[in-house]
Amino acid sequence: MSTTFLLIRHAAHDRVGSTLCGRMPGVTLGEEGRRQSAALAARLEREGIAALHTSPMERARETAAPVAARLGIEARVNEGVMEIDFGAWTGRSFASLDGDPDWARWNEERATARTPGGESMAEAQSRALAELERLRARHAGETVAVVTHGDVIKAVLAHHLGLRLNGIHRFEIAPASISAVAAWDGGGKVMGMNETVPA
Ligand SMILES: O=C(O)[C@@H](CO)OP(=O)(O)O
Repeated sequence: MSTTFLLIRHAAHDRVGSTLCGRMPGVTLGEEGRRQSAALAARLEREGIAALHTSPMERARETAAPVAARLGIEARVNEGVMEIDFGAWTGRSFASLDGDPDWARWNEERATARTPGGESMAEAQSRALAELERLRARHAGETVAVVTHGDVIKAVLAHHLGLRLNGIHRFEIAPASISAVAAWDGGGKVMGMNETVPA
């Protein structure tokens, strides 16, 4: 029996695309993000969601909150789907990272590059997949929504697509988008990617 995971990237905040926020505290949704999370809640109402998990970061918890309220379920904070630990890059602007050879390598060779003092993409991928596997064991035949981060979703999708992590730039995962994976004992498949809901 399979479990359906709806992988939701947190809604927009004012620093999307300009700052590598990572695990820095205090990154909260802007007005657009709040509109997106309300639209997401309405969209997800008809999915029969049995459980809702969210990354501990504020932007994810604020995206999950209206979904939890609308569905009448609890949003469970889950460290396993936490943002990647970007180490010393946390909070840096993308402009300031331009020209850093380690940053270039991170973008070109994601399968093997490391963040300075943080996680590798492969470590983040293993962590997220292990957490989804734990949730799968608890939710056979059910749908579980997980609010998390762009690269975490890309890592999970890359695994199920059989794509090396170097290939994660070949698809987009937008803020407030929904991607779906059906997972079963020993396998899984991607059911949908980057669905956005008009806000
Ligand atoms: O900065 C980004 O592009 C991603 C990386 O995971 O983070 P977030 O989805 O939290 O914006």
